[in-house]
Amino acid sequence: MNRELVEQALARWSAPIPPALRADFDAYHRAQSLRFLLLMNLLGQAAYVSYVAADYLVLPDIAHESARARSIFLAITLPLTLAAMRWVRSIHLLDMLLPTLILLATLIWFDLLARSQMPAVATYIYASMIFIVLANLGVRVDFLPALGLSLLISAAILHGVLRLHRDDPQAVMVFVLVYLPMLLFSLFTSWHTTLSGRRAYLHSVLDGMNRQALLQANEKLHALAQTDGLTGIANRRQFDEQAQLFWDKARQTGKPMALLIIDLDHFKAYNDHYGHQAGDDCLVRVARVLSEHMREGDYFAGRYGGEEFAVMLAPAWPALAGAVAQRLTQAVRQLGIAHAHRGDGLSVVTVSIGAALSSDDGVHGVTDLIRCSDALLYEAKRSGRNGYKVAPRPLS
Ligand SMILES: Nc1nc2c(ncn2[C@@H]2O[C@H](COP(=O)(O)OP(=O)(O)OP(=O)(O)O)[C@@H](O)[C@H]2O)c(=O)[nH]1
Repeated sequence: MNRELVEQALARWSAPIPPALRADFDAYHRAQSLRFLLLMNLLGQAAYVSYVAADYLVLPDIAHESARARSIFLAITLPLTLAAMRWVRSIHLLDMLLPTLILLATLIWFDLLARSQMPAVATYIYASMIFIVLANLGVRVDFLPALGLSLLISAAILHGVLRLHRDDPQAVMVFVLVYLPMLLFSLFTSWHTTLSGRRAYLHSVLDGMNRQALLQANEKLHALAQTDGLTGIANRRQFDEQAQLFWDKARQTGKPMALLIIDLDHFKAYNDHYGHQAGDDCLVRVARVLSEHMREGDYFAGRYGGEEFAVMLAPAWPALAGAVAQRLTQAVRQLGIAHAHRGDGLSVVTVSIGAALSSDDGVHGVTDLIRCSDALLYEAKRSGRNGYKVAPRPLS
C-alpha cells in the first residue's frame, strides 16, 4: 500500500478509506468493534424488556400486551443478534443491526402507547428519546446509513407523537423542540465515532508501515554489520561470533571442529603490479570460491582481514580438514588468475592454508585454535606456499 495515499486520506477532514484498504479496514473494524456491537445490542434489548416494569406502573391498561409484545420481540431479536454476530462477516451490516432493531422497537412501542388510555402517555412519550440516542451511540463504522436509519426512527417517533397528540399541536411542538437537539447531539456523536474509527485505522496502517520500514532498515543494518563490504561474505565480526558457536557445539557434541586460515600468496606483489583495483577483484573471486565451495554440513567462510580468509567446518578430523584444504588450494589455483610477478616460478594466484582442530594438543578455546591455525599457515608459507598444513600430522 502506498504510504502517500494513507497520508492524503488522513489529511482530508472526512478521512476516506482508500479502496485498496477497504477489505482490511472491514477486518480491522470487525476485530475492534464486534464485542462492543454485541454488548450494545444485548444491553439495548435488556433495557427494552425491562421497560415492562415501567408499563405496569404507569400504563397498567396495556401492561400485559406490552409484556407479550416485548417478549416476542426479544425471542426474535436475541437469537437473531447472536447468530448475526457469529455468522455475518460484513461489519457494515452488523453496525446497522442495532439501529434497525431500534426502528422496529420504536414502531412496536408507539403502537402500544396508542392503545393506552392512561393520562401518563402524554409525558411517557418523552422516553422515546432513548431510542434515537441508543441508535446513534451504538454506531461504529458507517455514518451515512446510520443517518438514514436515524431519520427513519425520528419519522416513526414523530408519527407516533402526532398520532397521540392529534388535537394538541402545542404538545407536538414542545416534543419536537426537545427532541431535535437530542437528535442532533446523537448524530454528531455517531459522526464523530465513525470518523475517529477511520482515523484510528489509517494511523494503525501508518504505524504498521513505519514498523515494517524500521524492521527492514534494522535487518539491512544487521546484514551490513555482519558482511564484508568488498567480498560480500561474512566479516570478522560475524566470523568471531560463528567461531564461538562452532566451538560450543564441538564441545557439546564431543566432535571436533576445524579452522582453516587462508592467505593469498605474494599478494603484495600482485597489488604492486596489477593495481589495487585488480587486487580487490582477485579477493572477490577467491572469496566466492571459498563461500561456494561446500554447501552441505556445517561450513562457514568469512574474510578474516586484509588478504586473509577463514573457513570453519564441523565435525572435522585431520583427514577431512586436509582434504578440504587441498580442495580449496586447488580451486583457487584453478581460477587461473594471472600473477606473473610472484617470483617463485608459478604464474597464477594461489593460497596457503593452515588448518587446526579443536581436538589438537594445547587448544582450549577459539583463541588457541586461531593461534594454531596461524602457526600452521606460517609453516605452509615457509614450505613454499600454494599448500596447506594440518595439525597434528602435516599432510603436505
Ligand atoms: N587490493 C587489496 N589489497 C589488500 C587488501 N587488504 C590487504 N591487501 C594487501 O595484501 C597485501 C599483503 O601483503 P603481505 O602481508 O606482505 O603478504 P604477501 O605479499 O601476500 O606475502 P605472503 O603472504 O608472504 O605470501 C598488502 O599489499 C595489502 O595491501 C584489500 O582489501 N584489497
